[in-house]
Amino acid sequence: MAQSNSKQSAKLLIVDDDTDLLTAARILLKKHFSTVVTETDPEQLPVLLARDTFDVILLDMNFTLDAASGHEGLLWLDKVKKLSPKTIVIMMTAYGDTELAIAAMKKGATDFVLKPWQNDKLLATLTAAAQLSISNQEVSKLRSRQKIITQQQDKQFQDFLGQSSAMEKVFSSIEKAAVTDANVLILGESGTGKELVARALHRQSNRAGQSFINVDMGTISDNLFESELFGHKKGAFTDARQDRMGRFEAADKGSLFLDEIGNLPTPLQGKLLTAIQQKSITPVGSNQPVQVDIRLICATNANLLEQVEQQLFRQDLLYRINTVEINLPPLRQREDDIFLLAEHYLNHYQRKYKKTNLSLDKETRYLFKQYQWPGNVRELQHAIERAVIMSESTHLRPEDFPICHSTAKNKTNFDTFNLEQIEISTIKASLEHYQGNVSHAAKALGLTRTSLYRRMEKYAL
Ligand SMILES: Nc1ncnc2c1ncn2[C@@H]1O[C@H](COP(=O)(O)OP(=O)(O)OP(=O)(O)O)[C@@H](O)[C@H]1O
Repeated sequence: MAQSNSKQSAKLLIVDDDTDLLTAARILLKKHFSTVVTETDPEQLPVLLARDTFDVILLDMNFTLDAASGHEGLLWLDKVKKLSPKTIVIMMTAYGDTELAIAAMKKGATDFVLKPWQNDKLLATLTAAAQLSISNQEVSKLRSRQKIITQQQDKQFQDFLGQSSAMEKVFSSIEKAAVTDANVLILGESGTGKELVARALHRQSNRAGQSFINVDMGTISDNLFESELFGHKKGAFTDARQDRMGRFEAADKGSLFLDEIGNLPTPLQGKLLTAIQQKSITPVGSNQPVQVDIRLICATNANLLEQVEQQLFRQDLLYRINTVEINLPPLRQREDDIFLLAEHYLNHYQRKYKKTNLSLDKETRYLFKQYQWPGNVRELQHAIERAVIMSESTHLRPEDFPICHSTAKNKTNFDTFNLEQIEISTIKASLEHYQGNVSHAAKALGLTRTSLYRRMEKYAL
């Protein structure tokens, strides 16, 4: 091996009772690694490991006590793995006993070298070991960073509020279902909190320490579904420039949340069913199935039974995903929650926008009870945020909530109990209010632009 000018930044410890060997090793290795420590007495290992963290330990198998059996080396290997599980251990043996080397690898050694060693071989083995140690450290750093990010992300989902009897039922279903591995189907209109239920199920499950992977099926284009869910191999299709892991594999050991499951195209429904039944997936362009262990949570605002009748959704798939069903009622049917949530968001946005003493006026309260909230909690949240920003008074008046207000004034919504009519008039009112600006109207209604467009198309608005 050519000698490099820059030393690899790694801490090596060499333990052997032969002082000549230690001197030779130190002279050779100091040119290549930033720190090289040598020790003749293995009894010192606990002290050295308590004081320092080594990337690699080069450990002799045969200390004088029991020179040829290698057992003493195995005992010290055990000790090192207990005291410093992440340190890479390379064993040295003068006897070339492969069985012993295999026993050492089984006990956690990464590799072994034969004595007397060839300098090139020893350097290659130790360089690979040091690199392995560094990448292991990077992986564990990334894992802890990921854990922190997930915890922070999760925080915003932990305020899952409700005092209505309907929500109490939901909380109790979550508690019962979470600890099982049963597949859960969450039903409810847009903005009712389906994602919050999915996250709560994961948080309260035995998989809580693993990943929660969220796939919004409403935003994936038809030709990308399969690769998105199952991954693909390089070259599987024109844009597949490298192997890509799908969401199923990313969720391995954790929970996979498929939002808007009703949007899954029929041919893929069969593939999803197979994946659930066989607990394995096959990436696009591969013929090697990959085992996956996931807890499946699905959600939809569509009527899947109707879709089954119209042969748009496979009945066998529905029965697979709905072992437990959780129904989230719309906000208009949870009067008790409207004010709880309104106060919650009022406090939240007052803090955010540095305002104080804001409250809902009596008429506004009346309006909130009458209004149908087609965009549910998301709509209420946006309405309050907007009012907190725009209002010039501390008493928030109906005029501070233009959509609810203009819908009420048009009287269109209260003349009917037909939900479609209510939805149509609310959409019309918001589009009118924002002079046809779909993005603004969608935000105010608590819908995505795509779902607003879908509704406009449906009602020919
Ligand atoms: N009970 C609740 N307590 C607190 N916040 C809630 C509650 N329900 C919904 N929200 C908030 O409302 C917004 C919409 O919730 P979420 O995304 O879970 O709804 P969804 O039913 O999944 O909507 P969609 O069908 O459009 O995906 C989020 O900001 C969420 O934090």
